[in-house]
Amino acid sequence: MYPHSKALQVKINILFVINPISGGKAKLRIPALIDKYLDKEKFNANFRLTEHIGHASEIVEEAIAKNFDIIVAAGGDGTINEVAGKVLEHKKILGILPLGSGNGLARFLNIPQNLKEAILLINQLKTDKIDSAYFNNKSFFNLAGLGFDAHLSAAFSKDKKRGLTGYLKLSLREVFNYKGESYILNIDGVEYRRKAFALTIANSSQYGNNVYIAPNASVKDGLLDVCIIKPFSMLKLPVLSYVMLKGTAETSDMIEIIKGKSIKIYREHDGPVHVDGEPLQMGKEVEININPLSLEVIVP
Ligand SMILES: Nc1ncnc2c1ncn2[C@@H]1O[C@H](COP(=O)(O)OP(=O)(O)OP(=O)(O)O)[C@@H](O)[C@H]1O
Repeated sequence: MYPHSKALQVKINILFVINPISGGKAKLRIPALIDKYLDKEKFNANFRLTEHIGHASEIVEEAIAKNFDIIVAAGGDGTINEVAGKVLEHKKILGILPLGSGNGLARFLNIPQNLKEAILLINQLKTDKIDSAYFNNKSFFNLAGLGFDAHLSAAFSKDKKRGLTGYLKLSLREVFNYKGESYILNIDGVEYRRKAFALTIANSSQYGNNVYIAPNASVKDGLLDVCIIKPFSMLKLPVLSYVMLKGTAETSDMIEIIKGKSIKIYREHDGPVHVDGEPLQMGKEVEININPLSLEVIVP
């Protein structure tokens, strides 16, 4: 009766926001791969390349005004941070093509690292809600932190070499020069005074590349894992690396993990912080709050 009904099916507008520098790999073949494997019966696809820090947020804001319902972050955790911040604000759906150096959130969510498989996953349109969190007024989705992590994020953003090798080289160079700091933490009303090499606030379990700081963290439990890496002798650096690679931080005496929903951190000086690996400067006082099951994401 309706011979053209298939043609009249409403397609979903989907935008791929591609960060050309994520992961230090060329992205030239990405649009062709998406064109090959994305289900054209379901989607009207469009692509945008980011040109500078903050551009992904601007692109997503424009796309939402033009009725895009799904925005795919094609990049690493920093690109996801910018895209997901806007997706969260406008209650749209986030997709992920893991193309970063570490891909912490994508790995946690079991999104395939293989690009063809990650595109085929989008075709299935299965979604789930995950927690997000605020670090002062900045949203984050994977990890945020102070101390060495923040110092390293700032150094990495200035470094020309992205990708895993660049990250490892830089970490090794910086770790020997970094001194810990003193912090006062208030986690759900309980005060803790700690000296720390790094403070990581974890929504997911890992930094990326299967390096686990909070092995028992979940993006669906309404909790953040406050991970305190205690100051340590450089002779114990191999032990710390082993603990993180094996995912045994919960039982290591080098790391203390306290779960909570509402966290205040006081430090002695203004300085660097990071949200999802993106470096920022903030004051002495930081407030972190969970936003449970707030972000809709395409998942396996
Ligand atoms: N054209 C561009 N030139 C320089 N920087 C850009 C450009 N487009 C985006 N950026 C910035 O690149 C930064 C890093 O991106 P992203 O986190 O996706 O990659 P990554 O750091 O290699 O991966 P991961 O976070 O998974 O380790 C982000 O801060 C983003 O704002």
